[in-house]
Amino acid sequence: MNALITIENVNKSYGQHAVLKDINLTVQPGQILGLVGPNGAGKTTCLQALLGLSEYTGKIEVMQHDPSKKRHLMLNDVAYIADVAVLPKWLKVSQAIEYMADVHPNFNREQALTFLGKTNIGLDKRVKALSKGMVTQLHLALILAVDAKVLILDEPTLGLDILTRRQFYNHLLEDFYDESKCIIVTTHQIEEIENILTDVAFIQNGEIVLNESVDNIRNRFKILAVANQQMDQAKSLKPLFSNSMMGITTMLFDNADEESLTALGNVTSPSLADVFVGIMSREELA
Ligand SMILES: Nc1ncnc2c1ncn2[C@@H]1O[C@H](COP(=O)(O)OP(=O)(O)OP(=O)(O)O)[C@@H](O)[C@H]1O
Repeated sequence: MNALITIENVNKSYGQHAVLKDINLTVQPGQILGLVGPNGAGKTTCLQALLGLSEYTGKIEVMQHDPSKKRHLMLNDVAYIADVAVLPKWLKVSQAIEYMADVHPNFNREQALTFLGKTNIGLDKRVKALSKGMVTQLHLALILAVDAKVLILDEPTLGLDILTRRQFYNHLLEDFYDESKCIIVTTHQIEEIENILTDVAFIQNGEIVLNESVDNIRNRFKILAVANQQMDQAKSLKPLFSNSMMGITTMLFDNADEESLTALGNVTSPSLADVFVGIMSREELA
């Protein structure tokens, strides 16, 4: 099966500042990859390189096209939402839909109208009369109605309330996604997308520090709640991260022997947010 996205040895610097360091990622049809990292880690820069919007060294292919040279061809099959949704203030919602129908061969007007029908956004409203969250919803309705093989979402739910965020991810799975497509999504609210992701790449200071399927992560990482008297033994198993709160210490382990852990306390599977915090904080323990 051909990957829809291939990123090989991609580097990018702003002056002396290396912001992408030897990035390697592939995304296959059916994958929903969460690109997760702290502020300034390089997520947007990476997505911009993918979209041919920023220069880089190394190799990127999106649907077999080099985005830095064949951007126009690539964009037939790619839809994306930037973290700053900009739509002209004077535009009416109905005009935005007609515009998309005119410029994008794969735009499905009915789908956009159905999505908007679930919101409070009237077709005769101008963008300037919409709230920030409503502008984001309009933007999402327009982009998700494009039948694209590759969908790139940079903080798509920024500024949306929790009900609308849930509605967006449901819409994404029910009306957009199928096994022939792939999605890359960045968000700081990892707990909200944990259940829809198939894969995760954690990025820290421009480097991919973990790239795994969500299933593998669930097998690989464990949380141990450890009693005080077992603490030294637990520490000798080299946890990635340890946290004490109200007399209970929890430790995150990577690839530790489950039997040894079970002998020391209660073992559970961590959430992606737990693994993220553990991996991002591991240098502090070293
Ligand atoms: N045009 C630019 N000129 C110089 N440095 C830049 C530029 N754009 C981004 N950077 C730097 O590149 C690094 C990565 O930025 P980027 O926007 O990719 O991070 P991010 O992971 O998307 O962060 P956030 O979660 O805060 O949106 C940061 O250190 C940022 O300061």
